Amino acid sequence: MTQDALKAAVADAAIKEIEPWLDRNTVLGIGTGSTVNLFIDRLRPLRDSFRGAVASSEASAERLKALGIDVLDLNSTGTLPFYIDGADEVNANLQMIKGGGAALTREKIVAACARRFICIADESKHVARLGDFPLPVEVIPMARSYVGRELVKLGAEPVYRQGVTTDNGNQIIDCFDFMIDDPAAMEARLNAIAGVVTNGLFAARGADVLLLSKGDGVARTALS
Ligand SMILES: O=C[C@H](O)[C@H](O)[C@H](O)COP(=O)(O)O
Repeated sequence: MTQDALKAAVADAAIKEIEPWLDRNTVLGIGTGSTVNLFIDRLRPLRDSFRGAVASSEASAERLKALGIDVLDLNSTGTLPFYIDGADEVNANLQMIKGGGAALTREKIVAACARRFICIADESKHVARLGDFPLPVEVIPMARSYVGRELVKLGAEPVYRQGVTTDNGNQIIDCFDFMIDDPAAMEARLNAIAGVVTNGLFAARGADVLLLSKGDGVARTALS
């Protein structure tokens, strides 16, 4: 099976996961990336069965709107029943690295507002230990060099992601060769550096459900 076929299969599985719970008041939290794009596309036939969505990026908002799905302001919605998003890496505890598409901060905000985070991924994203994928850190532009020096002290090799500005007007540093033994502690440690907006570790609050697409089907793991 190709990676695209695996992504399509997990997008189908995510629709099956949420469809029974949709009603006219439901507002979905929607992530960002190629896997979620396939999920968004599959929402089109259901668009009259739920109220709308909160998007974690301008790109996802545009895709939702193009399908006729209302995009709502998170400040007007309160708690969301579901947040559906992909991952760059996910471990057995459903902790993740995210932000390969630079959407990490809004993703973390929308995820924080959701009762249930459903991570949708293909098997290439499943890892024993987080950190092979370079960990993204969103920084206030004037703090970029300072944050880079602090990341070196923590053992990372920071690389400025040139030409990328986040939806929040900030910049991204990717941390290569990073040993992440305790993801929740590292998430907190990085967020404590002045000038860091957030980092791509979703560890203190990981996913609640992982739908993992494999050659022989989609495996479901639920922590709650
Ligand atoms: O900023 C991007 C997000 O964290 C994505 O969820 C992540 O990069 C996975 O994207 P994809 O489904 O394209 O692999």
